[in-house]
Amino acid sequence: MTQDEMKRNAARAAIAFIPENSIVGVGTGSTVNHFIDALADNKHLIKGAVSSSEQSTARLKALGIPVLDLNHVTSFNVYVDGADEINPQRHMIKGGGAALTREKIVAAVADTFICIVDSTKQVPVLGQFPLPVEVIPMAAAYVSRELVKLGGTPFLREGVITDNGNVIIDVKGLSITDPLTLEQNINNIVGVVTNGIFAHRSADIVLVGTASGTQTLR
Ligand SMILES: O=C(CO)[C@H](O)[C@H](O)COP(=O)(O)O
Repeated sequence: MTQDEMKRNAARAAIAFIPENSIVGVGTGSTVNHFIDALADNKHLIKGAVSSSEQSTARLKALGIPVLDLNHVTSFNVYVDGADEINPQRHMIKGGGAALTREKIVAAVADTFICIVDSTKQVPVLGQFPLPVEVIPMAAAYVSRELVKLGGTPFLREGVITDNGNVIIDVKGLSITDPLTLEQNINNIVGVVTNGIFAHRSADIVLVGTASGTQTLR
């Protein structure tokens, strides 16, 4: 089975967790694209979606799924998103697709975060995947110097501007043994919008696509 088939199986398994007549939060990325396709086959289940990126909004709309403004939604049950890495505590690194800030916002409003991944995303300790940090452009050099003080090696993601008009700094070389503290410490640097550690808002349910089927972890 290919990695993409494992992603698709995890994405399709998420449909069983969508309550009828609900609003669903939708993440960003190739795994989520499979979820959006599955949602399009199950439109009768939902009133609409709240989206975490222009990319997902375009795909949702193209498939006839109404996209609602988060400011007009006070609460909703389920947020479905992928991850770049996930550890056994269900903390994640996200932001490979540069959508981390809107993802964190939509995830904060949702009751339940369902993470859909293929098994290659499971790690014992976060940090092999470079940690994305969304930064106000004029602060990029300052934030990079501060990230070096935290033990990382920062690289500006060339040619990428986020949906919010900011830049992404990818940080290599961090062994993230205390995700809760590092998430907070990086977010405390002036000029950082947010970083891709999702520890304060971890996943509630993880659907892992493996070669032998989809596992559910809680
Ligand atoms: O955080 C994300 C986007 O900002 C994605 O969830 C993450 O990059 C995983 O992507 P994919 O499903 O394509 O492997």
